[in-house]
Amino acid sequence: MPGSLRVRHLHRRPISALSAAAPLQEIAIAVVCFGGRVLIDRRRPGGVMGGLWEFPGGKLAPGESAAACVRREVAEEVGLAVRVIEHLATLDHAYATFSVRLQVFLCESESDEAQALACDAVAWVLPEQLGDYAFPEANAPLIPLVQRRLSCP
Ligand SMILES: Nc1nc2c([nH]c(=O)n2[C@H]2C[C@H](O)[C@@H](COP(=O)(O)OP(=O)(O)OP(=O)(O)O)O2)c(=O)[nH]1
Ligand SMILES: [Mg+2]
Repeated sequence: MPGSLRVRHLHRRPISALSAAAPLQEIAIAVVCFGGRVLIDRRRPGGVMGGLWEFPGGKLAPGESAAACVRREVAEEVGLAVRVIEHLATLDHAYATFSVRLQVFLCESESDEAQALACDAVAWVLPEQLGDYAFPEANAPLIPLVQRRLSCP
């Protein structure tokens, strides 16, 4: 019967085809430096990846450049005006139900007065301390990259 054939066909779809169809989120994040320390923030509990530490940032608005997005997100989430120094990396990562492309920017702040405006907590940490915090999976390659970049100015 044609109906049951269609159902069987759906069940046979390989897992890889399902993940390929997962939505891709374009994200810009900031490694904000001040006085030799780096700013991280903790995501609010309950939401996506709640309780994990991250670099401030978020989704690109339609038509927005990644550099403009990162400045806007840092201002909204932690209340800092930052200067973008350079593009550090592009990281692609597939989570179970969606994928992210993280555009990572090295930024500098003229102040350490970060506030937890749209997050649970903020912390200024030494680059060598980054490994002590639980970050989202996508960030794994980024931690050594930031440590190398910041110890060799
Ligand atoms: N900000 C940030 N997001 C990260 C990092 N690593 C990582 O996998 N992500 C993921 C978590 C989210 O799925 C996505 C970022 O989205 P977000 O939740 O920060 O988005 P947003 O600030 O625009 O917030 P909203 O308006 O959607 O509430 O990227 C990171 O270091 N920083
Ligand atoms: Mg965000």
